Amino acid sequence: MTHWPSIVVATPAHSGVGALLSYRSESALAPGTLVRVPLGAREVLGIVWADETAPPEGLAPEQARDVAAVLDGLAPLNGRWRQLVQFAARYYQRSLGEVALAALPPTLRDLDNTQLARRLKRQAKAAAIGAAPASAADTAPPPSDEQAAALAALAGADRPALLFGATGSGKTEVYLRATERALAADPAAQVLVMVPEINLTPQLEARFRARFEPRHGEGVVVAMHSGMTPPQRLAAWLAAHSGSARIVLGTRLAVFASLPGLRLIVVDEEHDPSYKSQDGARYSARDLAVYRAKLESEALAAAGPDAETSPASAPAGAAGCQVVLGSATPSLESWHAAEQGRYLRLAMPARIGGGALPRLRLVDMNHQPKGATLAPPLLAAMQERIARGEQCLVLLNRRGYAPVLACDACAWKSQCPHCSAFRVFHKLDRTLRCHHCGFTSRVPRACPDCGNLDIAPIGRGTEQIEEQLAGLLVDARRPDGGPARVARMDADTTRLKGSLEAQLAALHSGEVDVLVGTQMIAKGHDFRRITLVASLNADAALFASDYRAPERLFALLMQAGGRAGRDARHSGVSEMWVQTWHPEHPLFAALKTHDYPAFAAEQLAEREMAGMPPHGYQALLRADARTQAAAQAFLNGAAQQAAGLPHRDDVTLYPAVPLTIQRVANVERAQLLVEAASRAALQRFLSAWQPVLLACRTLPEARGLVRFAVDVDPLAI
Ligand SMILES: Nc1ncnc2c1ncn2[C@@H]1O[C@H](COP(=O)(O)OP(=O)(O)OP(=O)(O)O)[C@@H](O)[C@H]1O
Ligand SMILES: [Zn+2]
Repeated sequence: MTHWPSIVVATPAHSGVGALLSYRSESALAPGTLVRVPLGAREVLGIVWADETAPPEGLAPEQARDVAAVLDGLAPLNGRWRQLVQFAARYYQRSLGEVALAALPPTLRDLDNTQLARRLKRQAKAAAIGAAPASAADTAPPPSDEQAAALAALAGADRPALLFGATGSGKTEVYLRATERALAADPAAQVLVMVPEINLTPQLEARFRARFEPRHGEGVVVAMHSGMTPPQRLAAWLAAHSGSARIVLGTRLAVFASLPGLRLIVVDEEHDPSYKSQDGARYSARDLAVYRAKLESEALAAAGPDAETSPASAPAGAAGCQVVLGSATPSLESWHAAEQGRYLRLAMPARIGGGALPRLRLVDMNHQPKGATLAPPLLAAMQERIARGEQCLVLLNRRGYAPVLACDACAWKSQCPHCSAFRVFHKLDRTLRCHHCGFTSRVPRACPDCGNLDIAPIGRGTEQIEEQLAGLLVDARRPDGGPARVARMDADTTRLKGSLEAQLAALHSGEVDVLVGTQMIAKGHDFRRITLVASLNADAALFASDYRAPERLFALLMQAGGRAGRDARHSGVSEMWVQTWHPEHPLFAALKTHDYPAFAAEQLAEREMAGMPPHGYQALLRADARTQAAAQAFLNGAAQQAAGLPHRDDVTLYPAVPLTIQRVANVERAQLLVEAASRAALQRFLSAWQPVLLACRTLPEARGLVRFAVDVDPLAI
């Protein structure tokens, strides 16, 4: 009998081609089966979405093309996975084909059956070797009382859990034990652990391997992030899909991993903005994790009484798939959900070993010598630490040597010719680099406009602070009499493979005394000998127009401070120094007492008054065009043509505005804000608006439009 499967193929975001195409097949194909199908002149990877026994209306049987091949070495992607990508596509206003195919490892798209069979064989062989237990076992410490209480509460949780644990309270140990419990409960169970950034994976991966490889064999943990080579990513994906990997550690893209036995999802540092994708489908991996756990739980509940424990006796959550969001500074969205009881809050306020959180020292820059980068008392405090063999962390959110290079004699500045931004001066290789478009050139010897030889850096970046500190600390001595060592860690120093690991190792071993870096150094790391953390230029965020700026700054400073005094023996002397021109700012009052709940309450009250998230719902329509006028014409046209659409009255559309950095790589950018009082209302309107947006691309006044995108639940407006 002939079948007419509808198949999802990769379609560009707004191509107008439906994502589902009908093909012909002589055999039945289960939904989720991976196939290769002809598309135009090419042959592409597709996913069977539904099997039909009759051709769809309007398709003449002779027009239909045959499925070219079935990748029958792979089990079909299950229904929950398909529901997840379908939901993500709908919610974030993208095509199903784009989201579904982007969720698969890139290499898989290009493999034919023979190549795939070869990979699978290699994989099976590796798994067989890997089954031998690894040797380096770690011994799980007995859980602290708080950890034990959190784990007990989690066992019975019937809702997403918010693990609100102070920095150094041992959240990772809770994740490890919850994972252990999930794996023990079911021989097919799998666990997904997400971290915001690649640089957090090595340490976490080491801990998970040490804990689980001795018992479960070498292939039990796999990593999934964009820093892996395509073959590594494919191997990890296949291991997860086949069930041979029981634990997947990854960044946001791992939320789409195929995990047929998924029973637990951990989202570590859940407040981190990196969980929100900033291009393509602008999904929030944290929000999708919560949704995914719900889907999995519903499917398990529907599967019914074949579960080992009877639903009546087991706590509601235990038989489902749990999700744990962990942070010392939760996102206001998650905090609000916990306040409302939609999430279960598990609090771990104390640090392991009973150590104190670092004391806040605000340095009023109004009272410091003019032009000082580092206030003298801060420098003295650092020297003291070095002499005692302790380490310091210096945080500055700007890489490079100086953000701008300028001529003294004329108005020349290191403007990027392609962007409305300055090129950053990098001293090490004497380049001017645009951090937006990548445009790089040699530093000119003289001013390109007037020939003046005096061109000077304005402002400071990490490279300069590293240089200055090395000079300022030239007389500082370590306990062994040796000179103090200053190092830097940012996106520039960690670009090469292995360099990040090497730099972290140098810090852990005590080789480095002072580490200068961007926010990269503030997150998640378990440094043991740091007793002083300094933030040099936090002020910009205090008065930023972005309403989320205070939330982000508070989190960053709490997290950065959290790197200090993690060893209870030093915690009594640990300090967080913040240089500011506005020491009276209320944000610092909450920071001083480490009072996240107070800060959150105040912020949530402000947001409620303003109808801002989580007390309101937003989406952005963004447009890139050759001219700013075309970008805005498209946006405003789309707004006008929304008149009369169903649900139009449930949303507020604001006029189009240019982005703060208006031009990047010669493309003009603008956006239009959409607000609604409920998520459902926003979603209903966006769905109705989608066809209008497609039509508005051809407005005569929008000629020059390059692309548009909808950003649902945007992080910055
Ligand atoms: N029950 C325990 N007994 C002894 N040591 C523990 C225990 N639990 C955790 N630790 C240790 O405490 C330290 C801090 O734990 P961890 O890194 O998990 O903190 P965290 O809550 O994730 O902090 P952050 O949010 O700052 O990343 C680690 O060195 C860890 O090995
Ligand atoms: Zn540029």
